[in-house]
Amino acid sequence: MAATTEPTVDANTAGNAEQVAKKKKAKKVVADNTMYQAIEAVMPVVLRSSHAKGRHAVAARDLPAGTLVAVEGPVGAIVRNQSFVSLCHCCFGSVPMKTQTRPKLDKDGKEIAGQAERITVPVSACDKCKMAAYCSDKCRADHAKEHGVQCGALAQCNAIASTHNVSLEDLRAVLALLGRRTVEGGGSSSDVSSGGGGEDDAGKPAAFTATAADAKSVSYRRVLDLNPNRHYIERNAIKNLQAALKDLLALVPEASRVPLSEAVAAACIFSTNNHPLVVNNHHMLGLYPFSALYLHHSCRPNCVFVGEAGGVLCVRTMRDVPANSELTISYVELYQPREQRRRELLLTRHFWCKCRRCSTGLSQSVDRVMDGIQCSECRRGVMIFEETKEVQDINELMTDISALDQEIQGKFAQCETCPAKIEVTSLVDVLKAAITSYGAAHVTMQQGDLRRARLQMEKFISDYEDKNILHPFNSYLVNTYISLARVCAQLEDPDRAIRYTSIVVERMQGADGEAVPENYPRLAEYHMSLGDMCLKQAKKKASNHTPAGRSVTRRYLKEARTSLESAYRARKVIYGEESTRASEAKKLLDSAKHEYDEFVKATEKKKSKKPQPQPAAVPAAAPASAAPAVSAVPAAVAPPPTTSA
Ligand SMILES: C[S@@+](CC[C@H](N)C(=O)[O-])C[C@H]1O[C@@H](n2cnc3c(N)ncnc32)[C@H](O)[C@@H]1O
Repeated sequence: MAATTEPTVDANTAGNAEQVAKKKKAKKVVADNTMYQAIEAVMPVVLRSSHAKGRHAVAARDLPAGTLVAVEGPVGAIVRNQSFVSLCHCCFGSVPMKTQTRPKLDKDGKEIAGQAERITVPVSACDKCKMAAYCSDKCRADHAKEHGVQCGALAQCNAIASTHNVSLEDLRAVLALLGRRTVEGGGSSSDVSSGGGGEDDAGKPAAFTATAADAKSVSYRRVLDLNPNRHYIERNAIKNLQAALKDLLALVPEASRVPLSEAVAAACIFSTNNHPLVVNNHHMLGLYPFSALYLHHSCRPNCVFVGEAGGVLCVRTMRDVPANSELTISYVELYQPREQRRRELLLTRHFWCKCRRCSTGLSQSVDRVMDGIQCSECRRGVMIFEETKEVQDINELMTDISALDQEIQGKFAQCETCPAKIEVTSLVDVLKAAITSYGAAHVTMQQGDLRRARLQMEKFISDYEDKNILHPFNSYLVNTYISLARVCAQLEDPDRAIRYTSIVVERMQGADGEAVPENYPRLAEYHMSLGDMCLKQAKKKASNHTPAGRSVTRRYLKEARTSLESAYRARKVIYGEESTRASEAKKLLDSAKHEYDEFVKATEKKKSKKPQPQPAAVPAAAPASAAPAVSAVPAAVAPPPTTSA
């Protein structure tokens, strides 16, 4: 179904009798909302269900940006691989570490007599598997029953995942769901396959949690309501999953096992519907049934979700949302070309995106510039190739990539501003060459050769941006600036890091907010780091009392203030006014304001002591050698494209 931000029309308000009759008939088969109706009492949302969209949620009234529309605990959640020992497997809080002395081991894992080593370990962990980490012994005890289901299998997950070529996290997710089902008193598998984990809450509406405290009250039975989108999962992947889960179930206590088909369904449901959260800078994945069922994906979303303590999912509006508009979130990074977003959604979420942004003709959408190649004749417009074919069968996509190449043979792309045409295959060749050199620079960066990576990236920009080959908003260029900023910061060249970050911010904000929303989390982070870097540089440069030095300091302070104002505004909307992230931004902003006021005062004091200088004696801008202009954009940058809403 398509997800749009249009107001939803209620079935009963429609026109003639025939239509009403049709809709009444249709009502028999659309899913009802009774299970989740409780949310309407605590959140400003109305639940709807229609043929076109299935279950979805709309704004109950006009909602200003930053309004909380859902707070939900996970029915099953896992700590992600990279945070495995940093996040508590019970409460998803941070795990304090302690140091311990243990006998030193040789390369075969045998103790070396008389030798010891000091290691850092979580304050509490399962005594048996030694894998599950906890923030306290209390959490370990609270999790004992749930973990008991997983304990024997957890250590084998890695081996099973690599033997059968499946995702380790998918296996751990199934274990977590089985743990939850067992704790809830999950009965025999026939109870489960008829719709739920335990008999105690059969038919009871899903508890909707309005606070983090009772977030854990969502039942396992809600998991099986979710769409596995199995038809979009490659056949081989399903076969591998079946083999892996068969091995895994054999390691689970018998009373907690479910039939293989249910375990496969649970794995598909988890990978299709999970929400990745970052809690205290650590990563987890959770299954949040209400949000997974009611909040569709849109590449121009009006809501954003974030993780809070306890693995609680909070969804807030990220812009003003009129009453009756559908509430949507994004499951993918938005500053990507349309095809890339769609393929990512297909591979990870198992659906072909039909949101309004993806369904709008390319020439009318900001997406035309996301992987835009400039016209080689007029150098003003990008080349447009409108055709995008919906991928109907993921199996075909995986087995016959060459079919895509064949489809573009003999087809032409047209310049958006002049009559020039070019064969799509030539366009693809340009893009492939760009991707190759982009990839090479990034491999160098990953290998840690930062100086060479910087040279390669700067060459990429001079080859593809300065020569007007790629559109300035092309995501490969913007991603290169992002990496360049990071590399320059690591090479302790803050002036350049600032310059590149300000280009990133400028490009992401370009296109009138059509590429990413104003209060987009990643954009907020670039604003924050730009503000932080500018403030630090301004403080460093403050000792330079030459006119040029003062001009640079002033400019950095101004940029710090503007960037931090944006970061603060966005963080309040995304994380809530009272959040630590919002107060962090506010603190830095106050400090930038203070520095700026002090700077202005000191400058004025100086001026009043001296006779007024002739205006011509003060250079208008710092020479490039002293420091780059903070918001300077390379000369070759074309004017931002005009966008259609
Ligand atoms: C939010 S649930 C929808 C549940 C559905 N409303 C129901 O009543 O069963 C998420 C699923 O909706 C579909 N979906 C969400 N956003 C979509 C989009 N932008 N384009 C196409 N399908 C989408 C996908 O199948 C996805 O797995």
